[in-house]
Amino acid sequence: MNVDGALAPAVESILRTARERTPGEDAERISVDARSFSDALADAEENGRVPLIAEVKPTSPTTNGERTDDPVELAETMVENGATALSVLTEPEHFGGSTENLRRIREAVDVPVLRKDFIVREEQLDAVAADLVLLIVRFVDDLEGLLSAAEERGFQVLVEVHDEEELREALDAGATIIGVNNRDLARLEVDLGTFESVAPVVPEDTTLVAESGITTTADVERMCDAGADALLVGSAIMDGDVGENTRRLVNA
Ligand SMILES: O=P(O)(O)OC[C@@H](O)[C@@H](O)c1c[nH]c2ccccc12
Repeated sequence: MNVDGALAPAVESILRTARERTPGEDAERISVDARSFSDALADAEENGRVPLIAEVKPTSPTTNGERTDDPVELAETMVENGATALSVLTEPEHFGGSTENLRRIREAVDVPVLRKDFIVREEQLDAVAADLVLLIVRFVDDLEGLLSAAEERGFQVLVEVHDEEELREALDAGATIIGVNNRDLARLEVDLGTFESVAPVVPEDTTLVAESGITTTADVERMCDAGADALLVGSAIMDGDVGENTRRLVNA
């Protein structure tokens, strides 16, 4: 874990909460029958669609206002318009998410669903079923341990990195699906060059996801040209007409 560099106050606050054991935390160990992410990607390729992970994110530390329409309807619209997979925020305080949203959405669609949250302890994994969970290298102390704990429960794991050093950590821990976050967690600023600088050193057999800051069809092309196997898009889809936004990116 890298401790250098300050984190944005919102991120600090989320982490503080994530590290505490909350009363009533589900003690029963979950076992999930995950929908295959790699099959979903192969399907997108076969159908000539951009492999898009569309994110249900009602708000965020960098968003003005909160989207209050039914997250299940938004999710269904994303899938109807060609999203390959979904990402659902479950962090309530700063992203307006909930595990209940995830549960309902996963029931309503048949594509793989990623649980987007700040998981730092094994117990958090048992909160709700998902097909994939996110682990952020910078925040996890024992990455190898948490990665296997997630895989033992049946989850596929998206391991998020921001630079080459974190990429090394992810690979050493056994990650096979890696996301490069274009947003830095200190200033919350986006630079698509982040993906472009890390992607060339990622081994060929890794599934590589470009995350954050992808807005235009030109951005999609740029990330695909740089080697992205999938693209994770939140704000640009959540802002305005979700169906139209998804369609535009899927057909880029
Ligand atoms: O809204 P954007 O810029 O399209 O970004 C989506 C996604 O990458 C972003 O929500 C994200 C990436 N990593 C995270 C970790 C926690 C919470 C959120 C995120």
